[in-house]
Amino acid sequence: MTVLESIIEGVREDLAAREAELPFDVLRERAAKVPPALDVMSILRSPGVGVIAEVKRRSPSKGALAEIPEPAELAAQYAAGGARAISVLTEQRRFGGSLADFDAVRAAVNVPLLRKDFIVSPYQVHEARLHGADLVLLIVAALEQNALVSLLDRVESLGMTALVEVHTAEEADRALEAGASVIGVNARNLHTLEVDKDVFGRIAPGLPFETIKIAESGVTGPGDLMAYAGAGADAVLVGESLVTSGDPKVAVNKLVTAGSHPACPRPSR
Ligand SMILES: O=C(O)c1ccccc1NCC(=O)[C@H](O)[C@H](O)COP(=O)(O)O
Repeated sequence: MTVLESIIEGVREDLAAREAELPFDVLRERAAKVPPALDVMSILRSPGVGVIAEVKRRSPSKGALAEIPEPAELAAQYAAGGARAISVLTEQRRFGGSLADFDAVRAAVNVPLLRKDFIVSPYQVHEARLHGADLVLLIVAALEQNALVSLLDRVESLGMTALVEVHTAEEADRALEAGASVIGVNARNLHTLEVDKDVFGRIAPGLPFETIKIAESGVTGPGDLMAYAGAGADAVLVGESLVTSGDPKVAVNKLVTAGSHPACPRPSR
């Protein structure tokens, strides 16, 4: 079993427990009453290369990264540093995240929020909306094509935006066939955990011009952001280097400053 398969096995078990507590029809009714999601596409298209800052306690590849006793405070620092959006890991077993973290962050900031999890069921999409998500991650490697298409439709029908994650050219083709408007190219192979920062540069140039392109993983500073920008990134998604920086506001702001510098390459739309 690969790392991804083992994560998903745990996700399905936890999901079954939540469904037993809160039936799907009740969840859907409640989610329908939540204020609408933000217009993430416009926000991601704004000038400069954006930074999506992640609330990440630990990971299968690195183990414990940061305690993060107050995710709301971390998110407020990210927003003050100029993060264009915030990603909150809600998977508990391997990443130490939770929907409680998501709620705390939602209450603290007004920037778009990404529910970063291993989404395999419509239940999790409505759950994301109930908790105020604007963006939902869909990982192509974790989904059959029919499931990808139907989850993407579900995300959009609830007024949210899907960030569709790929790691290979074949997965990118599947994402486009499914109708993805925002594609994240993850430098991390979720089966082996190997990080290859050149993957973005191999895949992004083949994506349509109008597709929003996000470079995920491995950003350690402005140099990485500039390299991803040169290969066509509209935004970078950063976790580890921010949560371990000691000053997340300053760390985000250094990236944001690099991403808005006139010398930073960016596709004009
Ligand atoms: O981070 C991991 O080890 C990991 C392992 C298995 C599946 C997903 C994993 N990470 C999710 C992410 O994609 C990253 O949290 C995100 O791109 C930020 O990456 P980084 O800046 O390298 O922390």
